[in-house]
Amino acid sequence: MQITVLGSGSWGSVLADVLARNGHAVTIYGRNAQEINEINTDHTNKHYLADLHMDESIVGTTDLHQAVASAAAIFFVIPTQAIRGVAEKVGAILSEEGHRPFLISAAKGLEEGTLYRISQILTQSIPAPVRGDIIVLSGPSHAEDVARHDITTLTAASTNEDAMAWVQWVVMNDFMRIYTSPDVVGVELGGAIKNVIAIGAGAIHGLGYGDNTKAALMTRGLAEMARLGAAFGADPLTFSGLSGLGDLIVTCTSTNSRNWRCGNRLGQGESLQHILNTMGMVVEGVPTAQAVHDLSSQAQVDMPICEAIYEVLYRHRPLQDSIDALMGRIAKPEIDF
Ligand SMILES: NC(=O)C1=CN([C@@H]2O[C@H](COP(=O)(O)OP(=O)(O)OC[C@H]3O[C@@H](n4cnc5c(N)ncnc54)[C@H](O)[C@@H]3O)[C@@H](O)[C@H]2O)C=CC1
Ligand SMILES: O=C(CO)COP(=O)(O)O
Repeated sequence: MQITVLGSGSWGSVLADVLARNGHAVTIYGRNAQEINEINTDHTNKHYLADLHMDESIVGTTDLHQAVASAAAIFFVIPTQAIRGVAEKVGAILSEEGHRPFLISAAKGLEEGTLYRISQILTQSIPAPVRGDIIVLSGPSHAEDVARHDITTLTAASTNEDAMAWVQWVVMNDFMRIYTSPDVVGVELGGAIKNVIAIGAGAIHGLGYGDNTKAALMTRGLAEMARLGAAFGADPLTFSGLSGLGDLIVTCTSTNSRNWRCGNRLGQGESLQHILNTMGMVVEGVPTAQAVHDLSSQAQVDMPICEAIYEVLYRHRPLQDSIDALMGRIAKPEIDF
């Protein structure tokens, strides 16, 4: 099975490695020639994953046409804000070649401005005759842990059962277990919003708050995710699954999380701009905080924690002031759908 992974960063490199070790012919596409050269010659990608030795059968390329022209499946593993641009080029190449691969989104976020989920971006950018089934792959899966074959579980969501079964077939092995879900909206919203909450989890840690506060933030953050999801037709139970609660746990509690680390540094007093300039990897929760702010305002869904994080990131509101305001809100029942 010829599989292409678009994105040669942390997650793209590890997914490519898993797929290659599962016996598939894998091409990885990246925009950085030096990185691709390192993958082809040394079978490493040290900027992102110091200890990963990638399967030597993986072919790296900076040529998008070469990468997608004969792929039976294309994994999108680039930052959300870059997906539309790449997907439009992929759509043009597939139209030229006239074939229709599976399209898998392994990224997590919402597009700023349009507020679209990634499956929506792919639907809009790739013409119907060459658009294979879209599958969303999401769940608790830090690249660093998958790289050392830590046991990892993910959810594959699609409206097509055969497409989900196909993803199970290509990704599953003795350390990767894939469950399926028909709830594409819920799986995508969970994966996107948990990154915003994880910035908050890092921030309270950086400020010196303890485990009670972290549990409060995660649990009430989960309620916000489910509330927004329900407004867009998602099953609230999806948020108790791997792509919701599962990913929220891993992202809010692991120092591997770039979102958590961004929040932690904010809590310690660094400026957002400096953090983003020096992270060297994507922090998806930052643009997604803006999108969640816009989406929840439009849908009139109350998301006070996400809103507080948005105000810290985009309105320069001091963190402590935001926390005090959250704690000063009117008393409420816990279940408030
Ligand atoms: N790192 C992780 O543990 C996981 C990441 N994800 C998601 O996967 C997506 C990608 O994240 P990472 O690989 O971690 O990011 P990263 O920051 O490690 O790497 C991003 C890669 O995308 C490339 N890129 C950016 N714009 C591009 C463009 N226009 N064309 C081609 N390549 C482009 C960069 O050069 C870089 O190679 C994000 O949405 C993230 O939330 C999902 C699960 C786990
Ligand atoms: O989605 C992830 C783990 O499941 C990665 O989270 P970060 O982008 O915060 O590192």
